[in-house]
Amino acid sequence: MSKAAMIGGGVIGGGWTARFLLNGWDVAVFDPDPQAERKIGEVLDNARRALPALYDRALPPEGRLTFHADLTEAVAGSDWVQESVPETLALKHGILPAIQKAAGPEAVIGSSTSGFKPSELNMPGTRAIVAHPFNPVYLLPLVELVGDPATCTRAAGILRGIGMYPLTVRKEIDAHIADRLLEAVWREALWLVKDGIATTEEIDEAIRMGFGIRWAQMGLFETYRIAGGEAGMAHFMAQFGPALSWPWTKLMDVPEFNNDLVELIASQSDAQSEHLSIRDLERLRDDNVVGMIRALRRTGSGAGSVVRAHEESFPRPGERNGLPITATRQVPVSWTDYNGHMNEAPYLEAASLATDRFMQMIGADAAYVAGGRSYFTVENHVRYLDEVHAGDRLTVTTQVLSGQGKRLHLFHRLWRGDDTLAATVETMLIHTDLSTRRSSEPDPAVSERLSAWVSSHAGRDADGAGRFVGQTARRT
Ligand SMILES: NC(=O)C1=CN([C@@H]2O[C@H](COP(=O)(O)OP(=O)(O)OC[C@H]3O[C@@H](n4cnc5c(N)ncnc54)[C@H](O)[C@@H]3O)[C@@H](O)[C@H]2O)C=CC1
Ligand SMILES: C[N+](C)(C)CC(=O)CC(=O)[O-]
Repeated sequence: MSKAAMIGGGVIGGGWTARFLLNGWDVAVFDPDPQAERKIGEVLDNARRALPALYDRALPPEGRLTFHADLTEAVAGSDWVQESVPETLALKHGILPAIQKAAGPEAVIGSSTSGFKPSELNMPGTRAIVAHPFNPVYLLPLVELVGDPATCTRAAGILRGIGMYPLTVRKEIDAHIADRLLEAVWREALWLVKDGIATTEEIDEAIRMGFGIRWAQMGLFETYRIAGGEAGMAHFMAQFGPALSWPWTKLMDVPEFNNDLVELIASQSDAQSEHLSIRDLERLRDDNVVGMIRALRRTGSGAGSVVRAHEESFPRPGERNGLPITATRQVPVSWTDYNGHMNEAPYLEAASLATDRFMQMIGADAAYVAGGRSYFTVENHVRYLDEVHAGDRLTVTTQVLSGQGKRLHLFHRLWRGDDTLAATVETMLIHTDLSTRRSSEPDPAVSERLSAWVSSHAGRDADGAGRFVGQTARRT
């Protein structure tokens, strides 16, 4: 079991804790704040609700979370130590030598710093790299890595293993890459409010109703390429380049950061969002981010491609009661309904994931489909046997009832947790030629694999199979 130590468990340390823990790492936290355990507990509640919803397969079992009053004890035996104390160089200089002393020689020591360079952070003898994440750390994949190349390479491998996207910055600069961009926008926004041009709410609308949506899927340059029309990027540059020297922006000019400015921004922000607590806002943000990343999964764009690649790396589960496990899933809140339990359609979605997996197992995979052959589902019968709730782990097993010729008859069992049969889904599929859209015989290699499953499941009980709607219910 891998272990991570979190030094500082505030907004960012709490997010890192959730990211590692929910990916199966043990996490030890050191934070002198007496409220740290409560705060991290609340962040974890939100993370447990959000992160599994990105995946079509269950994440590994959670690691063990411990809190320590002593930094050395928290760091001991860790493979990764993440410093996330407030953004004050003196504070970081006080902490990093202590981490260095307690950490093993192989441990990656990362700093969450938003702006300091490794050459500023490190004291003689310390070897931290910058590992700068984005809030919420448990959902957003980006981590900017800056520092010793060999350590950054090792760190990148670990981060990919917990579903993140390491971006190694070629050269250390103040504020890395993304915070440079963010700060430019923030500085302009502060000017617009200070000058009475726009309120905080109007600025947020200007972002979220327009370019904010574009940026999640194509970033800046690809978006502008399209904006150049058929003439492309060169035309875009020629058209809008001259504006850069017009007085559109005040980029290098910083509004005086005094109490008046803070009060102006804070009061407008309160008027905009005070009706929701921070945790409510976090949940709203998380639900939206999950929805967007899931949309990006479909096209393999941006953060969606990271989630897909991470999911592909999960080990395949084995068997249950002698049947192959074809799907595992943690039930997301979006699968539940007004009755407070899983709605009817997701039972079928889970079964459909199992069918897709079984197709792969017999060789009717993406390449087979690209070659013009596939199976079409022609009938499903779902029996809802027990309630399932958000956060429950579902495990689906698949039994082949028959599989001769064009017809394939499957029986999925959906298990809640370890031992409750929550549903069965009986599925009939017909092998199809995708060019004629008519039934056809499967390839011999697929038929052969299928026959092996038919033989191995022959004679097994399938209580509930063949049941029709309205038949007197009987528990299996
Ligand atoms: N908040 C944000 O949006 C982002 C912040 N960061 C960076 O992450 C770091 C932490 O920032 P936040 O989490 O926002 O701050 P925060 O104020 O929410 O949390 C800092 C935590 O450090 C703890 N702490 C203070 N002194 C400590 C010590 N000596 N030992 C252990 N813990 C100590 C505090 O009790 C607090 O819980 C900063 O370097 C910041 O630049 C990076 C990305 C985004
Ligand atoms: C405002 N900030 C500089 C702390 C922001 C970051 O560092 C990254 C983020 O999550 O926006």
